[in-house]
Amino acid sequence: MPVPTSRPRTLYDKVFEDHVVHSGEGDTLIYIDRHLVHEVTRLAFEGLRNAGRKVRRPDCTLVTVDHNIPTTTRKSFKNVSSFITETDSRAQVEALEDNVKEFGLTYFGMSDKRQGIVHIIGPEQGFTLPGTTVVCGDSHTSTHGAFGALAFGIGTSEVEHVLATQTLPQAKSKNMRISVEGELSEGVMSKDIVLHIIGVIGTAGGTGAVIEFAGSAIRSLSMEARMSICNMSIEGGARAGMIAPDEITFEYLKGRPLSPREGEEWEQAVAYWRTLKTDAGAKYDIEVEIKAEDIIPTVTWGTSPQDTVPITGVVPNPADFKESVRPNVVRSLEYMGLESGVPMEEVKIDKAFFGSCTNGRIEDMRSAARVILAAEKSGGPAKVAEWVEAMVVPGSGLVKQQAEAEGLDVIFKRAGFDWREAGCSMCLGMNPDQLKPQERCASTSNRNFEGRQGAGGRTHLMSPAMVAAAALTGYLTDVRKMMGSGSDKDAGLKITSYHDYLQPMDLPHPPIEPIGDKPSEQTSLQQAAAASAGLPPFTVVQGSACPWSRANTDTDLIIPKQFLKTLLRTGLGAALFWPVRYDIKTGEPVSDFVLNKEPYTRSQILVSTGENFGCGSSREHAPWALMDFGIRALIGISYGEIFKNNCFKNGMLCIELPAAEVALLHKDAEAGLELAVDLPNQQILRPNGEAPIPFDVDPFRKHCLINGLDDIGLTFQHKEAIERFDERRTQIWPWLDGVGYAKKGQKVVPLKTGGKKMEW
Ligand SMILES: CC(C)[C@H](C(=O)O)[C@@H](O)C(=O)O
Ligand code: SF4
Repeated sequence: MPVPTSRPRTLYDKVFEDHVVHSGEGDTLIYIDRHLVHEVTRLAFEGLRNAGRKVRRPDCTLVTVDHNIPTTTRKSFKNVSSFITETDSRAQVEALEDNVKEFGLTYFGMSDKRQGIVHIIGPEQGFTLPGTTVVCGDSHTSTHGAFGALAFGIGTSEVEHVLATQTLPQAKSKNMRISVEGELSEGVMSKDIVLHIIGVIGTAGGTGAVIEFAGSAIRSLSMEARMSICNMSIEGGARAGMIAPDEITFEYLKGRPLSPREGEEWEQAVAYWRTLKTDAGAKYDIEVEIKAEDIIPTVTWGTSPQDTVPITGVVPNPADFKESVRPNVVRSLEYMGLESGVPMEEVKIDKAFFGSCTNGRIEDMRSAARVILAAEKSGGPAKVAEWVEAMVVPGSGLVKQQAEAEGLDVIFKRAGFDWREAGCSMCLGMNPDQLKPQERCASTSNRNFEGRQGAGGRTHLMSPAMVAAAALTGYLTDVRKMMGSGSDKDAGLKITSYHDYLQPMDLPHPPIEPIGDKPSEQTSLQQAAAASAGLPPFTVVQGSACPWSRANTDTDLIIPKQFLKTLLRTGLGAALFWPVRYDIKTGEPVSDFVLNKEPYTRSQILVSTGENFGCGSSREHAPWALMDFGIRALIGISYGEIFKNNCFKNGMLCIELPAAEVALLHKDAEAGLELAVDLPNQQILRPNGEAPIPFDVDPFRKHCLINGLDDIGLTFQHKEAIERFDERRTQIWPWLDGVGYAKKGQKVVPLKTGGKKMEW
């Protein structure tokens, strides 16, 4: 709730503090306004069911399906059971649909034109609003911060927590501001800005912080462009990215199905939204300044989003990097099949992928179509190079519909692109859209991790216009050479308004479910233990420690996409580190991979000298796989934040130590010696009488780990505070309750099709 204070506050401070339900020992309990759900976190519903709990605010929950679905034509679509042929994907979507029915949730399924990638449909429907807290079991939830929302990715356990309580315990992050000042040069898009930023700050640059993007270059951007930037804040390691809402934001939201209704409610909402900016004099913990004119079209060369280079540059030389990261650079270049010194524009591609939650919006489509039109006009290569396969996957059914009404599909198809249905597609290839080993792809997506788009596949990240240029020439290409003068940039494009495609939304507004399975009478943490116990208690973990040195070990490497289809949380140990633990061709264990060797096959601890362990995706399957293998404690320099949180939710401990101390323990591990992590005494016991190494841990987390407490039971302690928050929210922000979305009983009018026959 708006907090009276004279202290100057940042945008993040305001949204966080306005959502505090309870603060005491441990993390602060904050209210969650908006919850998006997709099929990969469907296991959260099992937890609810087992505990006999309901979804507390179905009216604040929106479900869709995006990761597993094929993007082939839906002309013959009847239901997912007959349409999805891949068994595990089908089971995952079917299970989600059963949950949606059982728990009475609003669902955009495959026969609904509003289906699409969660991070596209939330803003599209006006579900995402300024000043709200938004979560989803997906790391790119940061996208929604473009509206001045506090939006962040969570794991499956936290999804369950939000479904049951509509709240989440959260630690306050640091405030970080990245200002991009000045004018952007011709041909530079928001994707170039964010790739440039990540190149500057690194993938761990935002760890522990919420980034506010500011400055004249950011303020000049459209909402679509702002979303692409906030989307990739997670690639910069941040908890969330935010941009203060302004007239561009309000204009984007006006008339959307779930936006506040025009009239008094709209005026009231906008008046509140205008307060959502950082106060003069508010302090940031970290400030980064970037000059817009320094940014030119940017591509990645390696296997981490920080491996960026201007398109005019060359493949880097490992010798130019500091010694500690040189082995990573060598490994990346080898994986990517690139020679140092080769100009980026001489790198030949096999595939071009256009889509994802970063760049699957209408504006992205238009910018790529402009490149094709310019090529047609100038007589340059206007067809996809004959050795390239190129696909366009709109981010949602509505983006597809609008693009078709604008004739963009015709432009793409004429150039030889494959025109698909909405979904995540080859961004991560949980569906059949994948790279083959060693295929090289120019991609508008957000992650270039090893195996991300398909085992052995090689990904170069870039803007939609750059992907179009690469598809046409068959090489990574500086799009500026293909664009001509900017004066007639919309020639040949028919721009339409989203108003032609949206329909009023008739979301149900069932009564708010009471909190907890039974009215809570518990008064103390000890009593809460009875309700919340369920995690294995963590006291002393002793055993062999696995030495690990890779920096930026991402969760795709810990457990790749094919294992996210599991219907169980257990049994993933055999797949831990699959891409490097098994031979890609034979499937046999790689004999010199650490976990395949004795004594490490029995490791209970992992010691990583590489920083940022567990970065990337929010998949809770990563800690599940480690745990199933037998690892309960991790010792390292730094971790991906969502990963660290997910470990904690599973009764695992991530210890952070200075690099020199980690190096000592790494040596012990390499020598095959045992370590013991003693949580009650906060120390790591070393072999051969070496002095123990003390470590810090948050007292509340320590208490929960030692007692095996899970958060949901603890949150039920604050039942009254949550109910009070509900009531005040209805008074202050009435547009956030489902009842405000549409008049009850209002008929859903059919979508306007822009005169075109829809494909399904
Ligand atoms: C599947 C999901 C948990 C994951 C994420 O959190 O990001 C996915 O969207 C990804 O991009 O890897
Ligand atoms: S990053 Fe890719 S896989 Fe993840 S939500 Fe976005 S489009 Fe889907």
